[in-house]
Amino acid sequence: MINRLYDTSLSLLTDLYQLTMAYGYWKSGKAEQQAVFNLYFRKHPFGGGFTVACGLSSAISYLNEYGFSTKDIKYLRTLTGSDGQPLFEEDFLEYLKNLSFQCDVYAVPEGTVVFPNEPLLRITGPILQCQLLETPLLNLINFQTLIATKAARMRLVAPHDALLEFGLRRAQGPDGGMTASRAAYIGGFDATSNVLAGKLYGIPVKGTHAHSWVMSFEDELTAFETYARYLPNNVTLLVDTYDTIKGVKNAIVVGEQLRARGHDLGGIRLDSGDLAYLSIEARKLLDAAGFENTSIVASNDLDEYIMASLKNQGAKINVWGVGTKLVTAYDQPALGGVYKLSAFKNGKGEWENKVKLSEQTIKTSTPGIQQVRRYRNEKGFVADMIFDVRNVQEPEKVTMIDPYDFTRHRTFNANHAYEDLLQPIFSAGKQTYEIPPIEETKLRVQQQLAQLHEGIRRFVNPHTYPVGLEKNLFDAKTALILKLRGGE
Ligand SMILES: Nc1ncnc2c1ncn2[C@@H]1O[C@H](COP(=O)(O)OP(=O)(O)OP(=O)(O)O)[C@@H](O)[C@H]1O
Ligand SMILES: O=P(O)(O)OC[C@H]1O[C@H](OP(=O)(O)OP(=O)(O)O)[C@H](O)[C@@H]1O
Ligand SMILES: O=C(O)c1cccnc1
Repeated sequence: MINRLYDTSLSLLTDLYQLTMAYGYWKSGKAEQQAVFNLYFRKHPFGGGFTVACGLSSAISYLNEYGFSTKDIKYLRTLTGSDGQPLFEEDFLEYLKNLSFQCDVYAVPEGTVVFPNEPLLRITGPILQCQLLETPLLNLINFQTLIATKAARMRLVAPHDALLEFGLRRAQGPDGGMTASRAAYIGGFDATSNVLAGKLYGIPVKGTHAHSWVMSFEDELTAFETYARYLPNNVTLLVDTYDTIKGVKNAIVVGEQLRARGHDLGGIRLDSGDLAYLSIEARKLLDAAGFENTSIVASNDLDEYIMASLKNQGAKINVWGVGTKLVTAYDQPALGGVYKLSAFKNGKGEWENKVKLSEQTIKTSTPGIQQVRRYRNEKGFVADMIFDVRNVQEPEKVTMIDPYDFTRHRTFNANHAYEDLLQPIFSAGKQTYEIPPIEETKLRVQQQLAQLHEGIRRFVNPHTYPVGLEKNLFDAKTALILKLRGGE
């Protein structure tokens, strides 16, 4: 999709500093040295207790097409340093031109619930390649994960209603609109108004009509009648252009005409005013006229909090049209995902663990070649344990430590059921993973959310789901921090 929009390869969709570092790695002979990077976030968005991973499919498409075109190289040749001389020497550009993606990638499947500090994606390969991919991978995964999470929150509020995504007009440009439509669908929406997303992603498309339709006629009734005449099987009438209650009555008149012709009134839409009061009144009028099955759609700057409030007020809304606050993730417009080096092979071919120190414990990265083990019981997910695949205790007795409070331990034994979340996606640059159909991913989100304790799903002061470090990894991390701090 993006390729067609920009008509170019997307390998330059990265920050300049990735390329200058790549050049440095190449000049210093390190370009091909193996590195491990992890993509993770540190804090759930929207003050919530869970996050829904999304964007892997886009990352896979991106990586499959990775490589620098002649035009990319030509452009890079024009970049200059402060002396006006080319930034990159020709041999480096030649190296880039011949570069083919060679990394191993592991990732959690889209639609998985994930928690702070767990790798959503782990990439191993020549450091030059891993480095160049930092920005695009974050770009692809941060946004879609954010929107899928926002959508999942709205689904939690209205588990039995229809959710329509109406955001394209307010989205952050074409790609923001497209990826938001896809992520919203995965997160729990039923359909989108975005027709291109329908075409490209196989998402159901749905819609009503705008105020302009009503305003273009002499009166509202004529507008409704005309719409119903030409689209008798797609009639949801927007009733608030002039007077909502009168609008509902006009919709009922048209509903009766539709019935006389063997059709029905699908719905009415409320787009302003007190949506609780108006939906209750509209429901009464519709029911009294025998239109019990006619839907009441509401739209107007909705978000999960207004939806919850409307539900509490007894609103009779069964279809929610949500745009701006969903596709822009209005109250938190970015997920703070990061991408950090966690291991590097030295000149002798041995892995060395790496951490980034920070004054804030939460920002000190975790070393190693990480995997995430999710323990569950009959009630659902119990805890996640990050471990190093090279050095993990036997499942008979595994101790996990809270990285922020080493006095807090948990022990698991062979009776504990678990699953390792990171799946192989690419092996030596070749895709080994089959992307599931979007419907499967969408279902996965709901199945995963159902495994979470209610307290983790709630919006206000949610519980913190336990995520710990396997003891060997905790010890390795602690030792490395002490060594770096002590200069030993
Ligand atoms: N009963 C309600 N409880 C809580 N929030 C509501 C209720 N009814 C509507 N809202 C929300 O309150 C906001 C009202 O928006 P606004 O002040 O722009 O009024 P409006 O009715 O949309 O007016 P306009 O005619 O300009 O569209 C919207 O976000 C809407 O979803
Ligand atoms: O409110 P959102 O969640 O973004 O949902 C989409 C909105 O887009 C449409 O109107 P538009 O906002 O273009 O015009 P309006 O504000 O005058 O209704 C529609 O009527 C919704 O209100
Ligand atoms: O179909 C609708 O009602 C619709 C579509 C986009 C934005 N607002 C409403």
